[in-house]
Amino acid sequence: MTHASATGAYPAARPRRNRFDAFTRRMVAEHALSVDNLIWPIFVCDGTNTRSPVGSMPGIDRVSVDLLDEHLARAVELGIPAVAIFPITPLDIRDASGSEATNPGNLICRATRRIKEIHPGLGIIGDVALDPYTDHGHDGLLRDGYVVNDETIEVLVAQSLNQARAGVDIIAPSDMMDGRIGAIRAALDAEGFVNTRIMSYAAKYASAFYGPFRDALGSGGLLGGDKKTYQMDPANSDEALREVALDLAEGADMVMVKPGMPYLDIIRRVRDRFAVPTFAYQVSGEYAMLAAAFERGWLARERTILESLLAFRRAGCNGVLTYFAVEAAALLRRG
Ligand SMILES: NCC(=O)CCC(=O)O
Ligand SMILES: [Mg+2]
Repeated sequence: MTHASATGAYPAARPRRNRFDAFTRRMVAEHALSVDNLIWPIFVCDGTNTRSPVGSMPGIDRVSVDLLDEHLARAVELGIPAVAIFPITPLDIRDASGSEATNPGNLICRATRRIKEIHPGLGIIGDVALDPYTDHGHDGLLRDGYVVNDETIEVLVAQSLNQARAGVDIIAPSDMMDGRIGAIRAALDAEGFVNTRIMSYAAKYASAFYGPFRDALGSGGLLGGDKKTYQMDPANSDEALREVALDLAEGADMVMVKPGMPYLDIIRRVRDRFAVPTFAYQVSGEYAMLAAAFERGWLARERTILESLLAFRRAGCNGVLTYFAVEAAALLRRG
């Protein structure tokens, strides 16, 4: 095809040339999404042969440990590198100090042992924070209505060791207490878990986008108030860099920004400043927004899922925790 410009009045530099056909677009693409970038958060519940849908997250189920085999089969077959386990602790087991977090027979530990039997090559990320276990829904211990930092860290350390002993590969503290990464690292090393990695939720914001997750865990109704005294203010960006710097200095191997899509600017700043393995969590509210629009036919499901995840790669992420992980992996394989 020829496109003559008789007058020369048109620009010589035409960015559109590199978009002219598919092979050229592939040649000049700066970023790509692969299955290696997808981490799948899963909800594990008590009981046997139990599967229950999360109302505000269409397509997402809570499953009992005995169903993990079939639940994970497709993810493993598609090559998803790791899952992040979140437990649904029955209300009668929750208490003010979140003591179930340190029970060697708790859901995360049982799920981990089961997954290591059936899929030993699948990475396991264990969430460390007390909110799935407390009867008040906060991530730490409450004293006069305030989440106390240093006493909470003692429990988080015990929780981390409990998970490492069960076989969790990557400890992921999501609590936002100051100094917990250093304390957890020291305790893991002292017990010989020198290769147990830490993925720090370093810049976790006090966000409204976690609503459906709290439905999934059953902790939404428990939480009186908010988490603004420990999670970050959405107004802040420089502060995220200070948080990340501290966690890296304390021994974090990987850092996370959360939520994801509304915080791509934070991801880019973290990546530029630190050049360390950086992850983001495309959280439940982001999932719910997209799922609702797909149900209404307002957004095209497949293209939108892949675009939303590619955006994280462009922003500087190594990987994304996403409830779309299995579906996206299948789409990528199909090409
Ligand atoms: N600590 C894990 C979460 O808070 C998950 C949030 C979400 O998916 O909304
Ligand atoms: Mg911090």
